[in-house]
Amino acid sequence: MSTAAPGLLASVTDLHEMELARAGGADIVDLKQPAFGTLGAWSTDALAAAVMLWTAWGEQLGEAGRPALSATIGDQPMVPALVRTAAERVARTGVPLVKIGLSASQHTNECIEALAPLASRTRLIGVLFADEAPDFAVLAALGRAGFAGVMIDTADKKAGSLTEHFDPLTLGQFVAEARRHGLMTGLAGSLRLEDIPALVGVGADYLGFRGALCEGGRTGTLDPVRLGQVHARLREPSDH
Ligand SMILES: O=C[C@H](O)COP(=O)(O)O
Repeated sequence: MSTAAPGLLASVTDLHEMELARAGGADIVDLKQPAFGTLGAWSTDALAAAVMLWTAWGEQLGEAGRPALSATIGDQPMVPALVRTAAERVARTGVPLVKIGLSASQHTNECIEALAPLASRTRLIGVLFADEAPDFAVLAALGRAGFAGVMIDTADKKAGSLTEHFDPLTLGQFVAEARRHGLMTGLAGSLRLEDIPALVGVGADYLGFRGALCEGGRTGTLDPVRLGQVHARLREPSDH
């Protein structure tokens, strides 16, 4: 059975990298500051400038010709009021997809519930962390709260890549369970070029990258050549 290629999510740190990611064929341009943490956030002013650029892309290229735009809310403790405030700050700038880290904690479900009112106005993506042994039962809570999607990433970038924490079978179960709850899906976590063939077969909607796209690691600078290699590998025919 052949599988449709997943889209490419590229995390970027500034407007210049945003342009490089668009030109390099990213399907989602993801605003993130890795120097500030796993899901380090852009400042409010920088997010507003990014939304202006993304709006200009829409005028020049049309809705279908521009990538989607997402942004992270920063690494937040699992305190409902703090998570909600951070997510609302990003949503208010007009970023259409807001990515929210959901660490494994006894308060994770309360945080998800606290985001339900925002989820009715803005598309929210919950991010689970493979190195925290997440409970996939959280997928039902995300679906109930009206989230648009879910990603699985790694929190500790020194503790191994996604593929070292989960095998393709487990990731396939994650994708199937997320779909059952109406969620689009993404996989990320120190993914390298050589991880792509096995992950394409998992069937997620997106694969996310930062470190593999950069000169000097994930806090370095986006390299169009590396981006081109990842983009090409994602589109190589697969037969899984
Ligand atoms: O959302 C995707 C991430 O930015 C992935 O970052 P990473 O490839 O450095 O783990």
